[in-house]
Amino acid sequence: MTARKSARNPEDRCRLYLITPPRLDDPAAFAETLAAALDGGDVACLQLRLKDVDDDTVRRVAEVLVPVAQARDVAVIMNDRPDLAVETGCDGVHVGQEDSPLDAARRIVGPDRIVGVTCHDSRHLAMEAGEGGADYVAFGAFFPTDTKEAKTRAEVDLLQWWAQAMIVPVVAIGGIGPDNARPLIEAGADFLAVSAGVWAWPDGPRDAVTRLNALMEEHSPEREKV
Ligand SMILES: Cc1ncc(COP(=O)(O)OP(=O)(O)O)c(N)n1
Ligand SMILES: Cc1ncsc1CCOP(=O)(O)O
Ligand SMILES: [Mg+2]
Repeated sequence: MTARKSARNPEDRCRLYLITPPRLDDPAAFAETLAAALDGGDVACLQLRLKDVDDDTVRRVAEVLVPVAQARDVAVIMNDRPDLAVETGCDGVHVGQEDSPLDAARRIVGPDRIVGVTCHDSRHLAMEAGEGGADYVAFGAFFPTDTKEAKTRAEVDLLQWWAQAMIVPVVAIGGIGPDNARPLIEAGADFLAVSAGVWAWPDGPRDAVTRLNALMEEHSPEREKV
């Protein structure tokens, strides 16, 4: 994921933004699952999204997973915690509307790390985040999900509107998997953020990554020209 695109590159195709499961009881075992998934195709970044765990647990998981991702040129984004993003060598942080505000997160992680912001289904929040220097805005949830009690449902036309009018990259999130990703790619999402749709895919995470990449490739601007 490139930080602060100065203009939308028409040759950029949609890319995959993986999110970890919210609990990882055996990080070493998950590191193998992750490596297999990342070897299934292009992945732009991995978000460490651990919920209801203490900071030392986050540190231990990061110690195991960050090298696996970064060795494959996959950027690592820490969820919620700009301080831990810096401490654990992550490439950026994702903050929600109830987390650290964007300007505080930016001060902590500095100008060179990525800062992404949850914007639910709100044009207003997204424009505020874009103007405030976010590296991407995230809309969702696009589909029902058991991973989080999502506050809002976002519609495809929101994605389309943003992608056509704005420069800041847009992430679509919520219940996305190989079976329903197509309309979001067609609408112009720069990234699809996926958790259960990869980790719980019946044919395994590697297959899910391969299938999502095939869909993204099918709809890449380069491919559409020929
Ligand atoms: C890429 C991306 N988009 C949205 C979220 C949700 O963030 P938030 O609203 O802060 O909720 P939690 O994930 O912290 O439960 C996200 N994590 N990543
Ligand atoms: C973190 C988050 N924010 C909105 S929906 C969601 C869950 C994403 O996980 P999944 O891809 O399993 O729906
Ligand atoms: Mg959050």
